[in-house]
Amino acid sequence: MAKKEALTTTRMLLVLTFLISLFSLSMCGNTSFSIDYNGNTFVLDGKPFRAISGSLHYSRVHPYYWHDRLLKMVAGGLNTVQTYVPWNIHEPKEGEYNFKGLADIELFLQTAQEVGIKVLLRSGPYICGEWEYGGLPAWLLSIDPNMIVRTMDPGYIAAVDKWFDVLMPLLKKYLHENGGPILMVQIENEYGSYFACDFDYLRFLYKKARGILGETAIIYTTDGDSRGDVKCGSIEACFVTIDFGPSNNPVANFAVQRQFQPQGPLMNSEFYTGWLDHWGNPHAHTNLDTVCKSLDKILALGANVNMYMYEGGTNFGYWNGANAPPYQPVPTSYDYDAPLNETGDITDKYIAIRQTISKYQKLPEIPIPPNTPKGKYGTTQMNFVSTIQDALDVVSPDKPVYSTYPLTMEQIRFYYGFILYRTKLPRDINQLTPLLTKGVRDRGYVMVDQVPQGIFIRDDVIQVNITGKQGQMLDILVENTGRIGFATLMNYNVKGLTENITLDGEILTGWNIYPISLENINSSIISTRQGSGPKLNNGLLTPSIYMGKVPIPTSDPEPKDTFLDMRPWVKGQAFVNGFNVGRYWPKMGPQVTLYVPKPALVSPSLPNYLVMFELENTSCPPSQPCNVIFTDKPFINAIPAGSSFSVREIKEGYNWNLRV
Ligand SMILES: CCCCNC(=S)N1C[C@H](O)[C@@H](O)[C@@H](O)[C@H]1CO
Repeated sequence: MAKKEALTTTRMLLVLTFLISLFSLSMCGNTSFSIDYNGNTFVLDGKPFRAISGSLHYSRVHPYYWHDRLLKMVAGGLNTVQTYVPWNIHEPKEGEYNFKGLADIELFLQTAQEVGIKVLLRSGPYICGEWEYGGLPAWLLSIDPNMIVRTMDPGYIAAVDKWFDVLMPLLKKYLHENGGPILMVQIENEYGSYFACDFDYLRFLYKKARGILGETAIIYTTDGDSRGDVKCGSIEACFVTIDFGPSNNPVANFAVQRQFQPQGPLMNSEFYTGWLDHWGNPHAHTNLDTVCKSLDKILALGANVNMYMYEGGTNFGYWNGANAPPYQPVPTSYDYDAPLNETGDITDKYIAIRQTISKYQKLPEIPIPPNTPKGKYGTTQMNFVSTIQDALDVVSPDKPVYSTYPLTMEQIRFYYGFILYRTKLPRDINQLTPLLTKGVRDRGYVMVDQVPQGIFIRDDVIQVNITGKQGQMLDILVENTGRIGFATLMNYNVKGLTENITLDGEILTGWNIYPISLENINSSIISTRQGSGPKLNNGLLTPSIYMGKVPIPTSDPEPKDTFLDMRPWVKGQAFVNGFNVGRYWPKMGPQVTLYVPKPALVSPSLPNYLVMFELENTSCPPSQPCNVIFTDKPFINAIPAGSSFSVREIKEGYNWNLRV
């Protein structure tokens, strides 16, 4: 309760501060942000302004830490933060809006105002960013699974029109000219990299935004630094910016911007300080000197620059996106090898970039805020609670959807995480017999009467051989591991079973479909289970729910950030006190530990529950699953050993499947 009251008080103080600043600024009436095309500079309240900015996505950092991170950005020499608006976190179901917690954009803007950092607001509707479906809400696919998003497709544009009617009036309140921190608003994102090149769509977005934001707000676009990209990504009415990573000759990069923006400030909207990860690939790394040398050249040109990312943060819950082809989901950690690491700690790159900036901009005389303390809480004994089937009354309390043939997630209007498809075996299968489908999006765990048979894998494994008796339950638990958020394959994003399942060539019919809401699991489930325990077959355990407690010493005054190291568990989803900390897959790598932010934990005098939904194997006897560890250091750069999907240890010398 105390924390909630503290947040409310903070929130009230922030609103009060914002209103006072609004009043005082409106009294003097000289708040303006504009472009001086002759002087090739931005102008803030009558003075030349050069944005030295960093990307931080509010939906990837717990709101408890927004103030800390924004203050670190100011201390790092930045005057601006750039952030994306993920439409899907704000409108998870059509017409239902969410502006709380990770989606509390107003609190974020008020915090920026209070810290004194300006905002470059990237309004979407599409944002890319390795975020689920590039920020688009999955319910668009319930309207029309064949919808071509990011075009004047009627279903898409009607939804965008309604969303902008909600978002743009909110943004208007926070424009600098109205006393807020927002300097300018970006529409769409790298549209020129998309195949459609639909100028009517860009004009629609511009007209919609202009109509609500007013005549003076600066509306801009961002595209890759090639003529082809900017040609299809920009329109006359918008200020054109480009993005490029470390480069030896930024003059050449900016020459592309000049082809479309002959006058006005030079601006690199995404200067890559690092890069994204995919499960199964090594953690990205960009050399610190390379970043600083290139940043130095950009600043020496007097250009505006936004560092992407300045802090990457975390894809909590099911919010990670994916790229394709081939289909590659991104991990829970969005560390990005950024100046502030995933948990907001200062890195050598932060110090070096700050030093580079100091050559061009006086650093503020404020101390660099300290890193947050980390809890090394040690071992937690995990206890089996229930197989997913024996917990359906909790995780899927409504009647299943019945259908002759399998339906997609979008067809039953359930969009994220897991869905279970169940039918009965039509006859005895005494020999291993092929179960076939190419329509699993993205991983399908096959069981007969809860006995694991194998795993369908999108674009990889389309056959699982099974045995069983007539009438036994054939279950396929499908995991949506994240929708593609970039390029043409964005239009191949329906999830669940998208095609029929055949058994020895015969189409199986008569399916009961269960949407799975793991968020429904709480400590009360422990006492209500009679389940018979998971079954072990082919090295796989029945996907099951396990529970343990975060062993924070009751003597500790309060909890700390910590990292869950669940090795040698294989793959699943973790929740702390109901907070979905994200997907884990240490066997795949490069991410091994999961970041558990302090605000997900409660006072050590109360139990802190860890719930794990393990899909493959706890690597210990089913009756006594392996324990897990809460450590004080992240481990997100294990080197996967390629197609063997196992992880070789590096640095820490920690063997992934042995307990130290
Ligand atoms: C592998 C394809 C990556 C596509 N994304 C690209 S080019 N990027 C540009 C994009 O604007 C940004 O949101 C991020 O998605 C960034 C990569 O981190």
